[in-house]
Amino acid sequence: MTAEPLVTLTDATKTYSGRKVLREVSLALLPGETVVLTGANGSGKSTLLRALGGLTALTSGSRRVRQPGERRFAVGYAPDHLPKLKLTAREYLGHMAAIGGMEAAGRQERIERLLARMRLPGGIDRLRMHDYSKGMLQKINLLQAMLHGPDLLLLDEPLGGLDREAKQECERVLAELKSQGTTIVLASHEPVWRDDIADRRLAIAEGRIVRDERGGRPASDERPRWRLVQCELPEGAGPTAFAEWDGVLRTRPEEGGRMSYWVRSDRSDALLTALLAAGAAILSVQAGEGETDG
Ligand SMILES: Nc1ncnc2c1ncn2[C@@H]1O[C@H](COP(=O)(O)OP(=O)(O)OP(=O)(O)O)[C@@H](O)[C@H]1O
Repeated sequence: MTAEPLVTLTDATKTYSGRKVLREVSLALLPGETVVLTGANGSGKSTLLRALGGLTALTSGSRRVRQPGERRFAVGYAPDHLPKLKLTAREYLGHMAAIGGMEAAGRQERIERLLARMRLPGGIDRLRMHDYSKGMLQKINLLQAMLHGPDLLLLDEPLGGLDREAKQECERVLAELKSQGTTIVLASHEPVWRDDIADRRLAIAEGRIVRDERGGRPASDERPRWRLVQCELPEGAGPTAFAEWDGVLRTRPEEGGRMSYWVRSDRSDALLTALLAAGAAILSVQAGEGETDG
């Protein structure tokens, strides 16, 4: 039996100034899995992390989380860099623990334990965060995200700026959190994560998930999702027009020079754009899944 997903995005789309940076992403995170998300600069990794965490409002689509009983669903998020604040690390982590809802009693002890693990140089209390090196800031960034024991831990380029020892320590801490059942998504330019940490590997390009694998196999046995586009082709276009278009699953000529196209959901925007550019009139678009011969 498949576990109920912890977080589910359905057709999640995010638009900035009319430009789609996440395009109809549907993704279900299973509890306890560690997902490595890779993609080029600007492909949408950070936006997808924030969408999973509910940290950005979706333009369309939905996000659903499985509530952990009575407790509030807790998200830990380490952005790709921390602002250089005028606080010491202990002051900052104390604030973050309070914001994360940690009980005052255990706060300081946990902060000290995590600080010791990350092997920060001595005398960190003499410096404020705006004087920290990049690596020191990144360690604090990771600590603030995991401090309150989140259900979902989102890390954006977590190894950026860390030296070799700190990278290994970070991997050890993540392996420990994973063994405790934390669901982790980490965005990284490089798919360098150890296989014993990465259960699932996602690749994103231009706001779409283009690969989703667990143990080297497709992660989802979901039925294929498609859209049925009905249109009137311009004069002179034959019934084979766009039949070979990338993502078109099936075509059917209809009465009166009309055409029906079944196209994979992730390619439907591109097909619509191309049809319009060719002078077609779009009559309707419907969503569906599974076989296209119904
Ligand atoms: N707040 C914002 N306002 C406008 N555009 C944004 C905003 N946030 C992200 N974008 C744009 O969305 C696209 C995706 O950005 P995102 O940061 O998600 O990519 P990324 O894959 O994490 O990139 P990188 O690897 O460079 O960190 C980019 O073109 C970016 O310019």
